[in-house]
Amino acid sequence: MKNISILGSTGSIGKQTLEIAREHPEKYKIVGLAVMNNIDELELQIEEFQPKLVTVFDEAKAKILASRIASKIKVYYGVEGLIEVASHQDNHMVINSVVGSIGVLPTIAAIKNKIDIGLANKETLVAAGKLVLEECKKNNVSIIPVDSEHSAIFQCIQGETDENIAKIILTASGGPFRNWSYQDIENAAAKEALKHPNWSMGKKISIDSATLMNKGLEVIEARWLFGIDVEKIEVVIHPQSVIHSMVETIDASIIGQLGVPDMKLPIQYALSYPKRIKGKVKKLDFKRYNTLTFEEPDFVRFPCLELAYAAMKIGGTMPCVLNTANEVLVDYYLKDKIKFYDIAKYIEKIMGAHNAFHYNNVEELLALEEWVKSWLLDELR
Ligand SMILES: NC(=O)C1=CN([C@@H]2O[C@H](COP(=O)(O)OP(=O)(O)OC[C@H]3O[C@@H](n4cnc5c(N)ncnc54)[C@H](OP(=O)(O)O)[C@@H]3O)[C@@H](O)[C@H]2O)C=CC1
Ligand SMILES: CC(=O)[C@@H](O)[C@H](O)COP(=O)(O)O
Ligand SMILES: [Mn+2]
Repeated sequence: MKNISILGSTGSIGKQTLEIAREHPEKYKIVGLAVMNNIDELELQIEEFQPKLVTVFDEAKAKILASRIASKIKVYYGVEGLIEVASHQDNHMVINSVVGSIGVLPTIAAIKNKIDIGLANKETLVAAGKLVLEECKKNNVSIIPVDSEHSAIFQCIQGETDENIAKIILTASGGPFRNWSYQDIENAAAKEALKHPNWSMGKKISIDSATLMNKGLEVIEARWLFGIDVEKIEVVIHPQSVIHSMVETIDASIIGQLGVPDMKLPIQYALSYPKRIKGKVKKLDFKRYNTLTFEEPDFVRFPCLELAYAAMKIGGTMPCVLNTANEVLVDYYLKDKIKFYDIAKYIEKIMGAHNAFHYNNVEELLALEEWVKSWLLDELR
């Protein structure tokens, strides 16, 4: 039996993780659950999965939930609550599927308690990759990727040495605006940007897919997960999202992982690794997907991808600045306060205003995030 806690259990990844636990009750036991404020759904999850503890980030909502469930289990709140759930001694693995760099602190807390991580929350590695990887090494803890591209690469490199790998090729769907003109994208409303062609996901990652920042964040995520130079990570547009990513080896072989676009497979692989188990994922029917195509990414219509490469090449605190600015600006775009290309415009501006430095602890990153937020507030006033 593997004991797991899920951070973000009411979200797209969190709910699919619970579906797998529901399917395999003899394999997975839920220890803890964490949400932002959706206490109605969390209450149903508590009834079904009987966790030992839960946390609701919003303190007022946490108190309402606690009164509803009449102290059957402990209800925490805030960042401390996330840390309590992530570091619970019964956990064998924490699935981190919250949105944004709020995922950093509970990830580090779990690692310090020698608990493995199933990582969907890519922002954790973008903001604090160096620290997180250092903690993993110190505590002999593994991060198993949940993000579909990184799960694909992880599956492709099983049995390969680092020296065998020449290049990582991350596939990108191209998002909903792949064939739109610059002018149309410029005026696109958030509701258009939310219509991802292949995946049903939360709002923030859907906007990131539309700007291609999602792929930029994934380049940085891959750099940390696989310890590979960013120059050796290539992005190719593959509109069908059937090849989830590829690895080129030094003898010019290309190894890819294929499947229907369904997050259940990477989530299940993270839970079952190093074993594979049977699940409810549909098999790929090559007669239906009989045309697989590839294109170069367009850095003019999608400037965020280039900004992410630039941030990683500069290194140090620059990816954290890029990530925080992106989180703030995506939220503004979702609320119709800015236009699509303002996301890239203000990220570029704040990157120009920041002198990157090598950070040594999480406090430096938290202070930097505050600086980014107030800088953007001033700029967008
Ligand atoms: N969806 C997907 O297919 C994929 C997602 N990812 C990554 O996984 C992560 C999650 O994405 P997704 O599931 O789509 O997002 P969703 O928006 O669907 O879900 C987010 C979840 O996190 C919870 N949450 C948000 N903030 C906090 C907080 N401060 N404390 C506790 N819980 C919080 C939300 O709770 P509440 O419901 O109460 O708001 C919700 O349960 C992101 O980093 C994304 O980039 C990666 C690959 C694929
Ligand atoms: C399912 C998943 O892993 C997402 O990150 C997905 O890749 C987003 O699609 P894009 O390829 O459009 O960014
Ligand atoms: Mn992905």
